[in-house]
Formats: sequence, C-alpha cells, structure tokens
Amino acid sequence: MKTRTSSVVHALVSTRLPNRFGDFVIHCYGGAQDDKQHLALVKGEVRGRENVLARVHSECLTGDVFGSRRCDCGEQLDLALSAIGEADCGVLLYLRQEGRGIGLVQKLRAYNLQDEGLDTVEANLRLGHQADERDYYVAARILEDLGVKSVRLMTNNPKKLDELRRYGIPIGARVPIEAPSHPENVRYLRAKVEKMSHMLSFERKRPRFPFLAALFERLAEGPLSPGRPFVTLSHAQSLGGGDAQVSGPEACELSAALRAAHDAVLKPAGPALRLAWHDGSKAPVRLALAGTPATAGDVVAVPADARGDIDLAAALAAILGLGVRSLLVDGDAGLIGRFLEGALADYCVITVVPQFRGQTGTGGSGLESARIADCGCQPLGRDLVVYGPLRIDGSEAPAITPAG
Ligand SMILES: Nc1nc2c(ncn2[C@@H]2O[C@H](COP(=O)(O)OP(=O)(O)OP(=O)(O)O)[C@@H](O)[C@H]2O)c(=O)[nH]1
Ligand SMILES: [Zn+2]
Repeated sequence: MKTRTSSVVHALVSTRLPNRFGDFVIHCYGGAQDDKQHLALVKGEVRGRENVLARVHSECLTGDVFGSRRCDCGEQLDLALSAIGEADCGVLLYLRQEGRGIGLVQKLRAYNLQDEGLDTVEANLRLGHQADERDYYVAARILEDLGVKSVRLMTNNPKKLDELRRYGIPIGARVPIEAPSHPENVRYLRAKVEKMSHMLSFERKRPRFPFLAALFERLAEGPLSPGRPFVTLSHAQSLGGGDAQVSGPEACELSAALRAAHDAVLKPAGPALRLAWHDGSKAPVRLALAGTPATAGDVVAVPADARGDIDLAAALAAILGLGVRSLLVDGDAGLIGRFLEGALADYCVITVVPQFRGQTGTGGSGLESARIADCGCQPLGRDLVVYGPLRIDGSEAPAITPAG
C-alpha cells in the first residue's frame, strides 16, 4: 500500500445540499498539503458500507461549469451525480486538481497548444509539466474518513484505479462512465485512449481491424453457448507450425485490440491458467487443479479431466461465474488444441508470422533464421497460401520481387 505521512485531511464543515440529482450532504475538507479545499458529495448512508458507488472527479472549471466541449468532464460529472442520485447511497469526490494537476492557467495555455496541433499529453509536456500530475492520496483519506469500506468506482482511467488501490482503497468493481463523443473532443478522447490507456469503447468501435468487425459486434451480445463465456482462441504461429517468437508491431496492436474487446484473457501459466480482466478492474485469478499448493493471489480450484489436466469445461463455467461473458484465450498451440478438442471455442484468430522458427519440424540453424520476405497471402478455395521470396540470414536480398 502506498503511504504518506503528511497532510491529514479533516472536514471543515458539512451541510445539506439538495440538488437536481437528489438529496446530498456536502463535506468540505481542509488540511491537504496542496492547501486546497476538496469536496465530498454524499448521498445516503455510506459509513461501513461495501461497494459504494463512487466517483473521484478532478476539477475542470471549463467543462464542469461552462459546459466546454473540449473535454468530457462536465458530462461525466452529470452522469456520476445522476447515477449516485438514483442509487440508495454513493459518494462523489470533487478534487481541486484542475487541468490534471497543472492548474487553470496552464490548462488554458495547453488548449492553445492543442489548437496548434499538439495533443493533450504533448501540450502538457511542452509546458514543462508531466502528462498527469494528479495524486489520489487525499481522495483515499476522505473515503476512509467517510467510513466507506470499498467502492464501485466510476472511471475509465486505469491509473486512477491503481493509485486508489495503492493508497489502500479496496475497489470491488469499475463502472465505465462514458459521455458521448463530440467532433470537438474526439481528438482529446483518442489521446486519452492511446496515450493514457483510458478504457473508452468508442475507440473499440473504430473499424481499426475491419476484418474483425463481425467478431467485435458479436462480442457485445455475450455468450453463445450456455454455461460458458464466448470464447475466442488467438495464437501466433510460425510457418513451421510452432509458436511464433516475435510478431510485428501491427500484430501486437491486433492482439491488444482483441484483449480490449473481451472481458478477460486466459493464458497458460505452467500447469495452471491465469485469468486477467482486460481493464484491470479486478485482480488476476489463477485456475489450478484442486490440491495444488497455494501461491500468492486468488486461486480457483478446478477438477481434473480424464488425462489429469485442468478440466476446461469446468474452468469455463467457473470463469462465467466470475462475471466474464467474453474470453480471449491467448494460448500456445497445446492449450489451443485442448480447447478445440473439447469444442469449447466460438471464434479463432491465428496470426502467421512468416518465419520458420518454431517448435515443430525446425532444427537446423539455417531454418532458424529463414523467413519469407515481402510476405503475400492468398485464400485458395478453402486453403490459404502464404508465399513470398525466402531470405535466410547471410543470403543476398531476395531475387524475386512479389507480383502486384
Ligand atoms: N492539462 C490538461 N488537463 C485537462 C485537459 N482536458 C481536461 N483536463 C483535465 O483533466 C481532468 C479530468 O479529470 P477526470 O474526469 O476526473 O479524470 P480522467 O482522468 O478523465 O478519468 P475518468 O475517471 O475516466 O474521467 C480534469 O482535471 C480536467 O481539468 C487538457 O487538455 N489538458
Ligand atoms: Zn474537462
């Protein structure tokens, strides 16, 4: 847990604040190291409660008060207050960290730089700031002071989740909070996704990999077979048939898009399996055979199949029970094969890396480095032909240039 010794915040005053979203009490906190007064809007009784609906919102005068379309802050504030207003209890913290901590004047300067073509992160850096200078220590202490035991946090920002956890706030779940995008803020939102890893689904809907559009649409509908999540198998293999060692940057991007589109990713981890939520909203879980010696972290015990391996059907049922409706299996050839044997998968995305290095059928040192340069690919009836001039380390540039 991240700790700090300085700055103990305390409520200076609390008063009723009925607003258009419901009946709130506002607590004004002082004593923070930054000398600012931070606010907590509380609906209902949150003391001693688990999984309290919460929003930790950073001040954005332009968005929150003046309805700026440069960002999504004002709309997120409304969404959060209205969700809390409808819940029986909840908390909104309003942290005075304007402009991701750089202050109003610098944020407005950053807007001018964005009008000159920089993105929101580059603008901060140009002004001599970090991309994000916020700190969530005060937020954690206020939540503790309010007696909140754990939260369901409305955010799309993974750093916010990490920081609050590190300051000791248990987060039971992440609740996405997405305002519709506008032409004026789409660049800003895209920069949040690409540079600050924000989890915004409008990006997922972008036809970045048009050949997967049908899969992405289907995923939104949830499981296809009863008793298990929708399962996509993904694998990168070499021409020799074994697992590929290194894929190119675009294939890495594809694999990131696949991870983001599924609720969770399953990978082999020795004899066990490791389940990780794509957005980090929950801690990863290990699925291991019952009786396996415990290691750190959460372990779900799964029965063995006839061969003594993890029973994958039982593992999938347990994974569905954990709330995962779509699962990406990021497997080696062995794990993929076992899912196929059990007819436990719905979709498959195989990347072929045009090199021969792999586990199967390659031993010689020449083959180790052999690859197809200028790789081509052609569906041929029901088959797929991968072709192109060969290059083996030490050989000259390929003599044949591919047609078309
Ligand atoms: N420096 C800078 N700050 C900005 C810009 N646009 C918005 N902000 C600030 O970004 C912060 C956004 O805060 P939040 O909405 O709490 O947090 P978030 O990081 O967007 O994460 P979410 O919880 O997903 O909303 C506010 O402090 C805004 O003032 C910008 O272009 N530059
Ligand atoms: Zn804003």
